[in-house]
Amino acid sequence: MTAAPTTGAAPADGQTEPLLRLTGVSRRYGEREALHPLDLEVRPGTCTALFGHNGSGKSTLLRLACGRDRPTTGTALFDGRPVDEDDPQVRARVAVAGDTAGFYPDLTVREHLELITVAHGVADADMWIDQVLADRRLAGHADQLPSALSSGQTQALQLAAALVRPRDLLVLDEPEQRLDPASRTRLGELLRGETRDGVAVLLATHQAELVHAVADHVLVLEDGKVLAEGGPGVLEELDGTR
Ligand SMILES: Nc1ncnc2c1ncn2[C@@H]1O[C@H](COP(=O)(O)OP(=O)(O)OP(=O)(O)O)[C@@H](O)[C@H]1O
Repeated sequence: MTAAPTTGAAPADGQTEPLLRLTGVSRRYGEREALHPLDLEVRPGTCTALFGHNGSGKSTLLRLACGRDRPTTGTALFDGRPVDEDDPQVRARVAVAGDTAGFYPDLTVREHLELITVAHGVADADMWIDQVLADRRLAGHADQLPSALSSGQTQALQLAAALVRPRDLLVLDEPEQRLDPASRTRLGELLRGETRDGVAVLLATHQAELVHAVADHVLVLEDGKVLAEGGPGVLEELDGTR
């Protein structure tokens, strides 16, 4: 179950205009071309996966997609406007999970989620918080500080923080990391629920199984370039050629 509704700003119809449109975006760090120019579109109700080895450019692309970083060339648009994480529209409609942002050391798990629901004006917040805590197997840890969580529970809290608020675009960086097999299965179910509810999902992952479970479209990156793209089957096609 999705723990909070979409903002209602984007229609839940896969045939609609892309919510996220990256055109010719690249990112250079000094002399290093971390990402060569590429195009990417993500529509409401669909999931796009970025797949590739360590250092292939997945996180770089995610940072451009959620407006946390600016492209060296090209344009990154969210609902037709340059994507910037400080834009109130982007703050309200783009949820990012699995980033490096830390938690407040003196706020409990529940207090973190309460803070987010207040910031986003979520109605019936207590109900949604209880729901997301139960879904992410965190109910027994609601009154603990982040320092008392295991790495898998910390990952679950990052996801919970993105799911307890409204969202039209959900961006996830390797959400399968540190999850046990049962939690990974639930993650797949959760992401399918997100797209059914009309959320546009963009994720980076190392797990082919997750790609097959949730992705409509895959971008395989290698050394900052698009090696292949298409449906999930592109992973096996690539395996056959390597
Ligand atoms: N802030 C930065 N300054 C300099 N180089 C960077 C910076 N961020 C990333 N890079 C470089 O850009 C390349 C792509 O990194 P990126 O983090 O996007 O890869 P990734 O595919 O997400 O890797 P991983 O699977 O290990 O998370 C790497 O070579 C990395 O060293």
